[in-house]
Amino acid sequence: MKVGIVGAGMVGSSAAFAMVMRGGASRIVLVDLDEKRARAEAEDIGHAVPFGAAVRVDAGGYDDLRGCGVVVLACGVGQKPGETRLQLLGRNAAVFRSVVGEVMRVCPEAILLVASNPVDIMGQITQRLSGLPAGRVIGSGTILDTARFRWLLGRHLGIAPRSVHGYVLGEHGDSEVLAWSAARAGNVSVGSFAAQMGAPITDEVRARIDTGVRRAAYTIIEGKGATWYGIGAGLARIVAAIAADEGAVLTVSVASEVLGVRDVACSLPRVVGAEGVVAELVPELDDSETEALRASAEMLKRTVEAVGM
Ligand SMILES: NC(=O)C1=CN([C@@H]2O[C@H](COP(=O)(O)OP(=O)(O)OC[C@H]3O[C@@H](n4cnc5c(N)ncnc54)[C@H](O)[C@@H]3O)[C@@H](O)[C@H]2O)C=CC1
Ligand SMILES: CC(=O)C(=O)O
Repeated sequence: MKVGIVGAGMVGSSAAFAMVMRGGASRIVLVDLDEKRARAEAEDIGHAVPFGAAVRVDAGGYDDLRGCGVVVLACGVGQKPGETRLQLLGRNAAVFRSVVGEVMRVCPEAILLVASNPVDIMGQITQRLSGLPAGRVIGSGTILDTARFRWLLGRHLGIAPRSVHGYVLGEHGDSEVLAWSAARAGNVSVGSFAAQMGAPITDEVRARIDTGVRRAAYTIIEGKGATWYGIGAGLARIVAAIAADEGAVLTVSVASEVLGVRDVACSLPRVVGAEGVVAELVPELDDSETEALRASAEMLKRTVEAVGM
């Protein structure tokens, strides 16, 4: 599958690198306002191809995106230290107003995979600008937060993060919801497994993991200016699920009805395959998680309505 990436900055180029290392794409085309940057990234990433999958990596313009099965949108600006994702909305919405039309002109059949922040709202704006059905405009949503949750739980429990089944739902941002009540180690509740291992999930452990997930971007941005490896791997995971028509369950963001909030984009566990998102799972949550998810969806709905697109 040919994959386009608009925005060859840290996120876009990390996604391309991750696709080269894990497979899933047969061609990758990097497009950026800064053409010199796109060419340099394509060349640098191309040098990893002998160690990875058989992929051709090029830089190009919008016309070179013709035939793409997926186009990743990672263009625009990122957070400065202390800034929230929502504060990027005006600047990135302006970028997307020009970019989405260009992408649709050359590849109206592509699935659009949005990474730019605030990703839930940028995904919904992209859906409205493109006129595509909801399931074909996928925001990376909480795929990264879910990875952070699984990683931290895996470290606490002493097991591989891949054996931790836990999800982060709602906004990719400050109002996100860690679904503790449904989290499993293998097929055992994490609370029960943690007790068996002599590493109980105390209030202190729970608060530390919650902060570790919810504040990860702020901490990393404070330390190195931006985050890119985790999301690059997450985007490559979504692309692989589409390319292989996997039917993988991933927490991604598409516009749907969430707990009675209509036409809102936020993350739930959803089934991803060749046609994009084809189904969603209704999570089993306790009362406080349900209320937090509804509040997150309502906040996103108010914000997207205020944009007026
Ligand atoms: N969804 C997620 O989990 C995550 C999302 N992000 C978001 O991804 C976005 C990109 O972040 P970085 O790659 O770190 O930023 P960056 O500044 O390294 O790269 C952005 C690129 O977009 C390009 N660009 C800007 N306007 C453009 C236009 N009109 N057309 C084409 N290219 C254009 C710039 O030239 C630049 O190369 C940010 O909004 C950031 O907040 C970052 C990390 C995680
Ligand atoms: C920047 C961002 O959205 C993240 O690392 O979660």
